[in-house]
Amino acid sequence: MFARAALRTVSARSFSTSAVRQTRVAVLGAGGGIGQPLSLLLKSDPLVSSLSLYDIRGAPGVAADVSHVDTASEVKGYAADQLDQALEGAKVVVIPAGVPRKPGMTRDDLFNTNASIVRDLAAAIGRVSPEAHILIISNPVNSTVPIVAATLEKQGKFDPRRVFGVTTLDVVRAARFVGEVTGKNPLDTPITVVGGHSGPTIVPLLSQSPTGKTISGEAYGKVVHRIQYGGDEVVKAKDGAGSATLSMAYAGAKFTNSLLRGLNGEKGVITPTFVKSPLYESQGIDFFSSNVELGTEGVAKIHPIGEISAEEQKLLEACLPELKKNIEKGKAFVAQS
Ligand SMILES: NC(=O)C1=CN([C@@H]2O[C@H](COP(=O)(O)OP(=O)(O)OC[C@H]3O[C@@H](n4cnc5c(N)ncnc54)[C@H](O)[C@@H]3O)[C@@H](O)[C@H]2O)C=CC1
Ligand SMILES: O=C([O-])CC(=O)C(=O)O
Repeated sequence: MFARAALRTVSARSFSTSAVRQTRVAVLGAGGGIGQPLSLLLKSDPLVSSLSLYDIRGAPGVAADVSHVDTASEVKGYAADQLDQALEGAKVVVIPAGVPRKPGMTRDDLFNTNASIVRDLAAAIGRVSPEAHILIISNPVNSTVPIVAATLEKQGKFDPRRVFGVTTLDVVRAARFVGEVTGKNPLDTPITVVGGHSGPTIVPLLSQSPTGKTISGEAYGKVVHRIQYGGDEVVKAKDGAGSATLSMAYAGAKFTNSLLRGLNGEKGVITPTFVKSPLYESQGIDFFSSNVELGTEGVAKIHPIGEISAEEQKLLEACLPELKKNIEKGKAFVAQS
C-alpha cells in the first residue's frame, strides 16, 4: 500500500505494541462506495487492531468479506440498529456516510441530506465514545466539520484536538498532478494544500515546494484549477454513478494511518487537515485546513500557512469568504436543530 507510511509504521514499533493493539477504528458508512475500499485498506493497516463496520445497509456483509484478509485485526459488522455497539470503545471513528454528488451539483447541494446524517452520528459518538477522534469525509466538509463540532459542543463533549475534516484527497491530487506536469514521482513532490474542501476554498501552495514552484504561467493556472476541481473531473467521468471513491478511500486510509502514528507517539507526523483553528479566527473563520502536527492527543500543533506567493494570496482571498459562509451554515443548522 502506501510504502513510505508502512516503512515509517515499522520504525514506529519502538513504542509499546500494547498501545498499537488497543486501536479500535469504526467506519460509519462502511457499506458505501468509499466505505468498502476504506475498510479494506484499514484492514491492512497494522496499527488497526479492531475494525467496527457500520452502515444503515450492508455492513455485516462487507465485514464478513473484509474479515477474511490475512492480517491480525478483528472485524465486526453492525446493522442499522446497532450504532451504539459499533461505537463502543472506538478510539478513531471515520465517517464517509452520506450521499455523493451527481454531475451539475456542488458539494453544498449535498448539505440538506448530509447535515442531519452527520449531526446524528456525531451525537451518538458524543454519547457512546466521547473520547474518539472523529475523521469526517462526508461532504460538504466545510460545513459538516462545524456541524460535528457544534453537536459535540451542545453535549459538552467537544475537544478541538479530536475533530478532523479529511482534506487528504486534495493533497494526494496536488502531488499527483504536480508530478504529472513536472515528470517527477508524486511521492517526491508533496504539496501543502490549505483552506477548505470545495473549489475555490482549496488553496494549493505550490510556491512552498521546490518542484511546485517551477510551474508558472498557463501551466500554473491549469494545475491549480485541476487541484481545485479534481472532484468534478471524477463526478463527470462517473456520469451519475457518484464521485471519487477509490482515491478517497486511499486518502482516508492514509490520513487515518497518520493519525494513528501520532496517537502512538511517533514524532513529526505533519499533514494538512481541516480543524478548529486560530489562524483566521479574527476574520470570523474558526475552522481552517493547514499543516497540523498529530500527536498522542490528536492535534498537537497547528502550523501557520507560512510564506506564500502573490498568486496564492489571491487564491486565499477568494477562499476565505466562501469558507466563512460554509462554516456559518453548518453552525446555524445545529443551532436550529
Ligand atoms: N472529503 C472528501 O475528500 C470526499 C468526500 N466524499 C463524500 O463522501 C460521502 C460518501 O460518498 P460515497 O461513499 O461515494 O457515497 P455512497 O452513497 O456510495 O455511500 C454512502 C454510504 O453511507 C451510508 N449511510 C447513509 N446514511 C447513513 C447513516 N445515517 N449512518 C451510516 N451510514 C449511512 C449509505 O447507506 C451508503 O452505504 C459523500 O458525501 C461524498 O460527497 C467523497 C469523496 C471525497
Ligand atoms: O467531488 C466530490 O463531490 C467528492 C469530493 O469531495 C472529491 O472528490 O474531492
